[in-house]
Amino acid sequence: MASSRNLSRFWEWGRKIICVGRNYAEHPKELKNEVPTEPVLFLKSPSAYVREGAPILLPYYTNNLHHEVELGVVIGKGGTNIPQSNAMDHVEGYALCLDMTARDIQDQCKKKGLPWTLAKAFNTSCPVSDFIPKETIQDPHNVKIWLKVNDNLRQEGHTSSMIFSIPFLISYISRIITLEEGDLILTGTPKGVAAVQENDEMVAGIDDIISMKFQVKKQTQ
Ligand SMILES: O=C([O-])CC(=O)C(=O)O
Ligand SMILES: [Mg+2]
Repeated sequence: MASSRNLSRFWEWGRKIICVGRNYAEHPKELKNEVPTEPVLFLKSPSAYVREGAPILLPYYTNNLHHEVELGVVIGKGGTNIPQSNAMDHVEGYALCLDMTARDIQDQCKKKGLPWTLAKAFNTSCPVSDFIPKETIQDPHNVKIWLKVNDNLRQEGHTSSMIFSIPFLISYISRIITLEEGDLILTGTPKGVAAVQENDEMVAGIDDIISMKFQVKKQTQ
């Protein structure tokens, strides 16, 4: 569905980043978390966006920054209580995303029953690729997402393994949080998450449709 404004630079709109956790069964298993029966949701701040050419900054309070490669869905037409049957009409396109996660902080938050904000929503925690128009990906549940660190393959997953489909997620989320033009939904990561260090180089892609490269840098105070 065509939007009234150009979404090709959706990250400049300052809209919501809604993240789905544990959406590939193998990932909660590797972290010894339960495989969910309902989507796990959390948010990132729009200041989490970072684009190729700028570094991903290691937050000063973590010793275990993890990469999570994910397919992002860019919302073109907003809505509340969107039925699954026409959920895909609300999609403008896609983006490859990383859900950078301070895993040590997330573990502490889980133990204390605290929210994940420090672990998930810090500045530069959401690197994004160029916008991918909807027509470029015929079936978003039939692509491979992958990530290499310093040329070593760390993550490779097929979106057919998602527990909750994109139409289901759009419908589910929109009953809780109204979706707006320019919002981004991160659909969860496959297995293989692991730590990155200062100066590591990450290259990630969706099949051979798109790829992006980011370097990790220490935050300078
Ligand atoms: O941090 C986690 O384990 C949850 C998450 O974001 C994911 O599964 O993509
Ligand atoms: Mg994630």
